[in-house]
Amino acid sequence: MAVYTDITEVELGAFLREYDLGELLSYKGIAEGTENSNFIVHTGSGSYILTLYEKRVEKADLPFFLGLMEHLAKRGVTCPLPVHRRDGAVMGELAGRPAAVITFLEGMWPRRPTAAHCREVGVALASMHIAGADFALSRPNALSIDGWKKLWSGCRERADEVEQGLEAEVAADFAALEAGWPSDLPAGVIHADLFPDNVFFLGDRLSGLIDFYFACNDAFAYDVATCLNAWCFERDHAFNLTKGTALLAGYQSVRPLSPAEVEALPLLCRGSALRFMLTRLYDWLHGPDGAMVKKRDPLEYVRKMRFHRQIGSAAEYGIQPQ
Ligand SMILES: Nc1ncnc2c1ncn2[C@@H]1O[C@H](COP(=O)(O)OP(=O)(O)O)[C@@H](O)[C@H]1O
Ligand SMILES: N[C@@H](CCOP(=O)(O)O)C(=O)O
Repeated sequence: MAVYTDITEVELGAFLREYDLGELLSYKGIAEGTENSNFIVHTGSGSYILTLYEKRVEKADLPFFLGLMEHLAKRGVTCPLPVHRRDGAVMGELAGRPAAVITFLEGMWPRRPTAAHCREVGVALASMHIAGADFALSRPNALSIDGWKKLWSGCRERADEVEQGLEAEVAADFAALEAGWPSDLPAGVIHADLFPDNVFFLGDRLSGLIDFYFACNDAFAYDVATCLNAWCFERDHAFNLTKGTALLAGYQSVRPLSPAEVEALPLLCRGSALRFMLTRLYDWLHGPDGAMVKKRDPLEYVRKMRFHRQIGSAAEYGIQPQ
């Protein structure tokens, strides 16, 4: 459960008086999530999500994240809407943290994603890429190669505590990724963390996307790579070609990948696996130790890095000729 910063009823009541949401009826910390502190809040006018932004979220980036949700929602991507305060602002401060209230989205994230879920995610990801095209703000990806290096310098010395030989393995990956990382692929606003727990379904239909707090401008195909990693591996760590095929077909039904994007996919998958391995490794070694937070396993992503190293071409992920 991710609640790093707790709040009192009195603090929350005072915070909500800046909004037109009716009286506070109840609130409770949410038993999911990793990065921020989230609460479900019931008021006289309905249910909302209150987020207190923690260490990885820069206050200066909040207008990008919250503005993006409003922009995407207007273009038909179902996602939460930031609630405006009486003074028009979409964020305030609570318990010393930047904080915002967003609308509650119905649905559940899939605990065991199927190929049908993967196809829907591919469609939604491509639709989001297109809908973000005219978003006025931009934000560089703070977790691309330079950001990975900063994380790595904070955990390199202790990497072998987690897995013998990991230090040398990751150093070799850095060298290969830096040498070949593409810089001229089609790019725009990407979600950058579209894992199953950030996609809601009602029955078999995708009902919305949440958690835009890593969103940034980067290569669209990098976002596809992140989804292949997050959605298409089984619990025994095997890549599921049926799911990969479904996700890529869903994506390409809305936005076909260019030959350069297809060619870059194995390296992008490898880079994205390294990125998530590094945030997990960093948190594994340094916290975050919230009262309620489940640490994620870096070794799951070490295995994915190893898988992608031996991939010859994107055909092995299930890409179909267009
Ligand atoms: N708009 C929303 N509607 C309904 N539930 C939400 C919404 N936003 C977040 N949640 C719930 O809170 C959990 C954590 O949210 P998330 O944004 O993923 O947190 P974090 O950024 O800390 O990882 C989600 O798994 C979901 O259960
Ligand atoms: N998806 C990341 C962790 C970020 O957590 P989220 O709850 O914001 O998706 C990972 O699995 O490492």
